Amino acid sequence: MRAEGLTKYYGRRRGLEDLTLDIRPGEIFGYLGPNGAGKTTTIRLLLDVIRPTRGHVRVLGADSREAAVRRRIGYLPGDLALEEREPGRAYLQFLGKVRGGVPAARIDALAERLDADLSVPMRKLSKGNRQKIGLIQAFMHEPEFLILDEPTGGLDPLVQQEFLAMVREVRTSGRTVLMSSHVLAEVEHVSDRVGIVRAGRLVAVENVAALREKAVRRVEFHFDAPVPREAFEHLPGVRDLRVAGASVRCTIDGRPDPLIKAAARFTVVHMVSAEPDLEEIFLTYYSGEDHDHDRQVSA
Ligand SMILES: Nc1ncnc2c1ncn2[C@@H]1O[C@H](COP(=O)(O)OP(=O)(O)OP(=O)(O)O)[C@@H](O)[C@H]1O
Repeated sequence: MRAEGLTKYYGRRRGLEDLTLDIRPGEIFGYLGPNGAGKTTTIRLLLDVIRPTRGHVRVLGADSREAAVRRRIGYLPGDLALEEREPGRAYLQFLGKVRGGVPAARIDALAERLDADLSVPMRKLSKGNRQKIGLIQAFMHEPEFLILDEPTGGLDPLVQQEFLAMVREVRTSGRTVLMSSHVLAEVEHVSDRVGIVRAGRLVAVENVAALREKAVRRVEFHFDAPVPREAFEHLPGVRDLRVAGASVRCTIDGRPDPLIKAAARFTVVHMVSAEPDLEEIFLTYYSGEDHDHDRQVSA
């Protein structure tokens, strides 16, 4: 996928501004941003559901307006309705035929992995169970490019793990995934790279490993007895240090190793390390200087 100067205004309202991005074949790309940042707008532009105000996008080497490209894509919309009386199996079989034939056994195997009930009218299913049917239809024709808009909403943790395993298998077979989320934790364990979008602009594209090393993290230690402040002062990367009796709170920027070693000199009874939230990462990346501009073959 290659977007160049991709811009969408809804009247005077900005949806997306000047997006230039390559997603490489065989990578899992996490597309992160808060509500209203422009993720769904980007995805709809890729799928030619809406047309850009400026710029253009190529998907799987073709113009996204070409109908043949759509069949090579699997898409999970963020606002999946599935209010029909029809049970999931009939719906999926129908879609399978439209897409040129999907073996029933493949649908059943995916349903089993996700623990989806295909016999109940879809409108009677809970949000999470409908989401499973949405995932099955996105994966079942083994598309070359999977575009998943907020895929994990409503899934319980075990199903989420299975879903992430399915995403990794897509990568193993050389296919490509774009998944959006407003929570870093949902995408960081599978993504090779993440892009952060904020108020319609892509503010950073980073390798996940690099992002994790750079991100600010909140850490708390609780000890079995009061600890001296000096033991935690001047440690590399430690900021906003607060020592109160037997507890220590701070943020760390970069590797936690020096802090862990300082804490290990006392008896730790409890420890909390909060995932960095998007706002914190935005602060790290606000300047947008870390854009990844390499130009490679696009998925
Ligand atoms: N059809 C539309 N008409 C007018 N404005 C729109 C329309 N769709 C999106 N927008 C606006 O464009 C901006 C980007 O919205 P978009 O839905 O792409 O964000 P998002 O990152 O997908 O957020 P969410 O996670 O809430 O779906 C928002 O300000 C939104 O209000």
